[in-house]
Order: sequence, then structure tokens, then C-alpha cells
Amino acid sequence: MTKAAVFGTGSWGTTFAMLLAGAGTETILWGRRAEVVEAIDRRHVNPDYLPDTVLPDTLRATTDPAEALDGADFVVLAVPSQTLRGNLTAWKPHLPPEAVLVSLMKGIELGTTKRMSEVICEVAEVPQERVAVVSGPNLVGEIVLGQPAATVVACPDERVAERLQEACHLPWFRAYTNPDVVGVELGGAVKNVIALAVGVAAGMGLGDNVGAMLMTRGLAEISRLGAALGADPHTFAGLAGMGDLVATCTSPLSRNRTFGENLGKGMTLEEVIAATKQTAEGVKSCESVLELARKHDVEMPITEVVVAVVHDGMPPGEAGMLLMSRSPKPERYGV
Ligand SMILES: NC(=O)c1ccc[n+]([C@@H]2O[C@H](COP(=O)([O-])OP(=O)(O)OC[C@H]3O[C@@H](n4cnc5c(N)ncnc54)[C@H](O)[C@@H]3O)[C@@H](O)[C@H]2O)c1
Ligand SMILES: O=P(O)(O)OC[C@H](O)CO
Repeated sequence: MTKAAVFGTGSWGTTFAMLLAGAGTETILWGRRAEVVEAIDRRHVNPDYLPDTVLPDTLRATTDPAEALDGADFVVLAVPSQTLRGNLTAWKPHLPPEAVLVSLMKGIELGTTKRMSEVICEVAEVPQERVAVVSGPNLVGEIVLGQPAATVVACPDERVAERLQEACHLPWFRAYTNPDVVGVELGGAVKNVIALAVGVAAGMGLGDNVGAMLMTRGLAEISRLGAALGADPHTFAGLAGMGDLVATCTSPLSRNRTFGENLGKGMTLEEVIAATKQTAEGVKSCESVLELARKHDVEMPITEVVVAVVHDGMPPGEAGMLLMSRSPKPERYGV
């Protein structure tokens, strides 16, 4: 039987572990906090993140990384992106030599501008063929209700992608494979930044034309960065590109959109941070995405103003004026 160890008992780690267990994969969760782990293991509930969801009886949990990793075929990583390097360094001595490492994370590392799969290859010292990425329009609040959804499993080794696809595929959760890890990861990380912008606009009371403009021009930014980094342009028309962008930018369930919306309504950054209980990856990753774009000489004007609003205190109205007063250009400028 295929065995998976999922690291991170937050909303997506727990939900993806449910999907794996539901698909017949023997699954164990690792968590930091003993009380959450105990509740998952004994009472089949995650009181902090999914209090209304009954977890499968077969889903186990532990605080011991060695126990979680013992015999694991898939090591699934679902901690906040900026904590991955430190955590994985600690877990590395226990990693089974042949295990496939799977990233569920949608961020870019601050300081290095590395994608999560790059951090995994570097820290765990494994080749790209042993690292997979899962990303798509996967709002947890809908998936835990059993509503239909689809995702993308990306790995340069097609057989590895197919094994992981089989390990999480359910009648109501479709996994598609794609060899384009770069595109799938960029789609997941940058859509969070665009969702912050769309949220700010919604919070300011602006309408659907503005939202559509930001999403579409945001997709142009993602595509430009992807082209510079060697991604397959078709990926951005798929689930991990446009699909996740639309879901995140339009759903009230999105933490990134909600974060932006609160800023747009006039809350201070400190107030918004205090009101945000879960990980809104775009808040930190907007800076690393912008740094990555600058390294590759890619223009990302929406990302620039998101960084200015979220980190430098620029008033949202001024950010909007800056975007609207850019010089007129052809739609496909810079692509
Ligand atoms: N929630 C979703 O709908 C969703 C869907 C797809 C992808 N993702 C991505 O999955 C990743 C995880 O997100 P999430 O929604 O599970 O976040 P979350 O905020 O719900 O949970 C984060 C988990 O990490 C733990 N954690 C926090 N700091 C830590 C540290 N320093 N070391 C170890 N563990 C730590 C928390 O205790 C919690 O268990 C993110 O990159 C997110 O973008 C989330
Ligand atoms: O709640 P968000 O904004 O982190 O988005 C969750 C998922 O990434 C949607 O696919």
C-alpha cells in the first residue's frame, strides 16, 4: 500500500491528507502542537483549522517526524513557505532515501527568490525528478464539503506524477498531471499577489470591471515572468494558472483576497495582520516575486503596487492612480 506523510496540520495539509486517505493511501500527518495532533489522531477532528469536519478514521497524526517518515513513499510539505527551509533541514535526517517530496505550498522564498521545489531540491539534496508540486483552484472551505474540484500534479518524471495522481484522485477530486513545475509553481505563488490587489480594489468599493482588469493584467504579469523563467505558456491557461487565479481573486474564502479587501476598506496593516488567522502567502511573497521579476528584467506593475501598499504604506487610491496613469501600450506589450 502507498504511504504518505503530510507535514503541516493547517487547513490545506489536513484537507490534502483527507484526500489521500480517501483515495486509499495510508496517510499520517505531522504537526507541531501536541493538542492538535492528539485531536486528529484520537477524535478525528482538527479543532483549530477544520472544526466542523469529521476526518477519516484511518488518518493518523504524530508530533514525531521520524515516526511520520518511516516507510513514506510521498512526503507532502504543507507548512508556510517561509518556514520550509528551516523545517526541512530538521526533517532531512529521517527522509526515506527513495521518497518523493511533494510541495503543496504557494510561495517564493524571501532572500533567495527560490520556488519551493528549488528549496526542497537544495535542502534535501534530491534531483528534480523526485520532487512534485500540487497546485490548482483548491479552496479548502469547498473541498471539505465534498464539492467537486480539480488540481494539477507537476513533476518532470511523468511516472512519479502519475503515481501521485493516483494517490490523491477521487470521484470528486480530479488530479491532472503536467511536467511544467516552473509554470505550476509560479501560477500558484503569483496569483496570491494578484488576489491581494483584487481584494484591495473590492474593499475600496470598485466594481467587476476593475477586478477583471486586475486578473487579466495579472495573468499577463504571471505569463511574462513565466516566459523569462522557461515555463510552458500553456500552463497559465490551465488550472494552476487561470483556474487558481480566478478562484482566489473572486472567492470570499481566499485569505489573500480577504487580506487585500480589509486593507482596501481602510484597516491598518497591523489591524489586518491581527485579523488574519491563517497563512496569506502573498503578503510575504509579493516582495520575493518582485525581486525575482527584477532579477529577470520583467515588468510587473501590479506586483509593484501591491508591495508598495502592503509593505510601504502607500494609500490604495494612490496605487490605483499609478496603475491607471501608466503609458498607453499594445495589449501584448512585453510578452
Ligand atoms: N488553505 C487553502 O485553501 C490552500 C489551498 C491550496 C494551497 N494552499 C497553500 O498551502 C500552504 C499551507 O497553507 P495552509 O492553508 O495549510 O495554511 P494554514 O495557515 O492553514 O496552516 C499552516 C500550518 O503550518 C503550521 N506552521 C506555522 N508556522 C510554522 C512553523 N514555523 N513551522 C512548522 N509549522 C508551522 C501551522 O501551525 C499550521 O498547522 C500555503 O503555501 C498555501 O498557500 C492552501
Ligand atoms: O486562501 P488563499 O488565498 O491562500 O487561497 C487558497 C488556495 O491557494 C486557492 O487555490
